Amino acid sequence: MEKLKSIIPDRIKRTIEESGPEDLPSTCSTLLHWCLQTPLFHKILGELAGSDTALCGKNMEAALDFKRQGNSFFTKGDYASALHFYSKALRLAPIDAQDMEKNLVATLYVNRASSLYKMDRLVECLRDCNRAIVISPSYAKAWYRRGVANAALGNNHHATCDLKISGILEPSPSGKGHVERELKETRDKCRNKSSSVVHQDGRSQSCIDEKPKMKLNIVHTPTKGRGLTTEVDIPEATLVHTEQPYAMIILKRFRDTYCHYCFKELPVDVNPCPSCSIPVYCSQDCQLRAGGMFERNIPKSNSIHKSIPDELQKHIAEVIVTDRCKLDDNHFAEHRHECKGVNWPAVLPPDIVLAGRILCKAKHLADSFEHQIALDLAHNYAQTTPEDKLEFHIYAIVLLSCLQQSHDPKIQPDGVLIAQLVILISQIKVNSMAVVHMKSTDINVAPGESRAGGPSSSTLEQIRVGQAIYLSGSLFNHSCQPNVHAYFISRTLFVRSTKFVAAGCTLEISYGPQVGQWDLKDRQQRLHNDYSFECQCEGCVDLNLSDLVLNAFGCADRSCSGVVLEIGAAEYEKKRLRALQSSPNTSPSKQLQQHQVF
Ligand SMILES: C[S@@+](CC[C@H](N)C(=O)[O-])C[C@H]1O[C@@H](n2cnc3c(N)ncnc32)[C@H](O)[C@@H]1O
Repeated sequence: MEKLKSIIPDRIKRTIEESGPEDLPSTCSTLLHWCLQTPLFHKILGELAGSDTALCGKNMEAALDFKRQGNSFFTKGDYASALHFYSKALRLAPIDAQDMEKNLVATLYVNRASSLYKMDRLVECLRDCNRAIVISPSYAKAWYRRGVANAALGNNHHATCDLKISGILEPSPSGKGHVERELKETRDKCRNKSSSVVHQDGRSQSCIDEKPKMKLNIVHTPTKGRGLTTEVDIPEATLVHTEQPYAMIILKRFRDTYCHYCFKELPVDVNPCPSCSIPVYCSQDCQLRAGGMFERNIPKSNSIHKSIPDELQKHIAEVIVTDRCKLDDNHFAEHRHECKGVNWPAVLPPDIVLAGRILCKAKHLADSFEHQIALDLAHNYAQTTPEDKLEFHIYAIVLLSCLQQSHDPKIQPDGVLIAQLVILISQIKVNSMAVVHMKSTDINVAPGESRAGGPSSSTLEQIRVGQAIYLSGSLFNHSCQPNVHAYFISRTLFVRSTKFVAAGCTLEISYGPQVGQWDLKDRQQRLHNDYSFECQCEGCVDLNLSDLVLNAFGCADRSCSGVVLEIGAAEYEKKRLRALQSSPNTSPSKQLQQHQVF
């Protein structure tokens, strides 16, 4: 992309770098025209969206190779390494591939289930058995492994059903004998113990049902544009807002460790996308919600084996059906348009792939691209740096061309559509939220689990896992002295007050920098670089002691409570103080005595 940027003629670069939002249709069509006549652009497009260079697709040979490595570690008793290689193989195995007359993916799930069983990860083992059964309901080994895992968990009734089914489906006499022995053992245990069912999910569901009890109003402020308030007083620690994202994307460095849909840490039994090799999910549920190109048919349980009695057919049907989630008609599967094994979703920066998700969702909801991708969000295109303007133009053209080539030939990149996308990209820069999750670094806690009483705060670390657009959440303005705090549980945004907020006051989160943690100049610089605005919050407009203290040391005269500032900082603060004293709006309580400060 840098190479392409470097050969754009200077006159086109200049008009783009000096453009305002009103010039966009013309600057976009000029750049598009130039791109279409430039061989390097077509070469880049071929690499990003062409099927012959696709590296993100499934790969049977590589999957078989990883499977062999997994088998070799299993035989040696190194079950953790076996699990690792089976997971790698699952990511690459084509969903309908056959290996030794069996479905390769189902075989890999059963092999991984066996490793999990050996590692005493019984709940995960059960989940892998279910995945194998959904793909191949007549797979005797999957029922057998499910049976022994259920027996070990004390789910005796389920174990008996599983093993009976396995015994009927098992073709070899020695295999049948093996299953019979296991079944007898389970029956004996059943006689001695009462049965209890361990839930197969096995992962605690976070309590995210709390709903805010107040309505937020949009108000227009003179210095910050739109903002949010309420008509009631808000006590400290009150939930003021919750919201699901319009679109969301995982950051590249967390692709192998966090679920690409719900952003939770991945369990050991990861679920890969059935149709390409990039996304991995924590569960079947998340994988189905994110969506791939592949649509699975639900197998009919009574088509499996004629001699299976009715009560076992019912058991099979239950196993197959509990594995699927219900999606409502309006649900947008955000990975679907990216799932062709082509390279662009893996290679382009996350905010550009996020723009693609927004674009496709807008089309999904409105069934047309035109005039629909304009979200009602602030953008600062006019204040954007010249380099960013050029970059937004190039990425908008590249993204639309990739979508046209790999997803929908009906998409016609033209000046107007590209201009909308440029604005959307600059809206993402200004409005997207960094999705931060807390990670326990306590080595005794397995991923996705928490210790009784929760890990101590000293072992918690903030991880920026993804980026998301929340349509209402993006109306919260920034303050370096915020009164509300935003946090995330899975995909849901929660906003909670951090102090008492009187009715009518604007609710403001911190976009990052805060008084007391960052010095004034650094805060302003950061906000300017990341969001292209000059901060007008109270913490920046009024003088506050902690800004001074961060850059100061105590006066040598013990009787003086003042502080000494480095000369540059002192001049800067003096200027601010003079501006403040001449401003009629300054609250007297905020004015500091000059002799005290300097
Ligand atoms: C996420 S949006 C917030 C909603 C926005 N005010 C609107 O009208 O849609 C971020 C933009 O709001 C404005 N903004 C937010 N906080 C601000 C602040 N403390 N000082 C100045 N402008 C601010 C800036 O234009 C910034 O780019």
